[in-house]
Amino acid sequence: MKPQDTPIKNSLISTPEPSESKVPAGKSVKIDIRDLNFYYGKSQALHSVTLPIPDYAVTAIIGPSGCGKSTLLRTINRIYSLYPEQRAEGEILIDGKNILRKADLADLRRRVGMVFQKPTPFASSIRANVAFALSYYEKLAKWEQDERIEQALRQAALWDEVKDKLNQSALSLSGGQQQRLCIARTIAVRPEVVLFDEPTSALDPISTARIEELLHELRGQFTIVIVTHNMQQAARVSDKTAFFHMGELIEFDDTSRIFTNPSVARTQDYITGRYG
Ligand SMILES: Nc1ncnc2c1ncn2[C@@H]1O[C@H](COP(=O)(O)OP(=O)(O)OP(=O)(O)O)[C@@H](O)[C@H]1O
Repeated sequence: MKPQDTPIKNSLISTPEPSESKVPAGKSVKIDIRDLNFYYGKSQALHSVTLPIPDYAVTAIIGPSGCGKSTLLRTINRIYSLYPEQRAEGEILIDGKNILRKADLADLRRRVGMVFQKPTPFASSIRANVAFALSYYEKLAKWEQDERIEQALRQAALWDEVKDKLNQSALSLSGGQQQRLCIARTIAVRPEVVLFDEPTSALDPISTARIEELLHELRGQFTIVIVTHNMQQAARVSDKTAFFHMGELIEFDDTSRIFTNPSVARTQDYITGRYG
């Protein structure tokens, strides 16, 4: 915490250090990020981040542009390993195992799915989009695959809209439907964690509302981490919120508290629109 992060409340109320931030009652820590530093070549993008992400809850990552939100998300499934000049130091324990040290990356990416900002369906049928992900990880009989496709499309609240046109091109769907298809594709392989990187920023308000409803429905089934620029969205969809600034975790707490009664002045300035 920096000197400018003096508590904004009286001294009887303690300012939580990020490392002692709480997990909601009854939830355990699914992803335990400890003292994480991240580098793009020589440039450091994350500084000593310690963040316990709870199981079966939605955790929002907020902060001004360039503060390291996407970088943090990219460490959790180690997508950054595709780029030799990028490296992470510290620990990210998923169910107690440090995935930065030793991990089967294909297995990790099945367990930790990711949905991107822009819907990115493959130029194939709706069915094939979901089937491709499934067959990459599992050998299923045709009937079983069909069942899993239906289940994933139902979970992604898309089934009713596509059940009669599964063989049509995914590119014939609207942007919002394409994003729900990408969510179906991600959850079809039964991940434990789903990372959402600004999943609605390319969508209209109605499609955005659908995705937000969907996040509510999925929260009990997966551990969800969402990066969003939209503070109203973070307030609506998440249980916990982490506020980042210049690569540092400034504050992590219950979402209701971050948006009504934050402990740190920089968080207050950001949520009240004083910068960002
Ligand atoms: N491929 C890269 N190479 C070098 N530096 C990068 C790269 N990607 C991101 N950075 C830098 O790392 C820092 C964090 O970037 P990041 O994309 O994680 O921020 P962000 O909070 O997600 O921003 P935004 O809200 O604008 O998407 C920034 O200073 C950015 O310039």
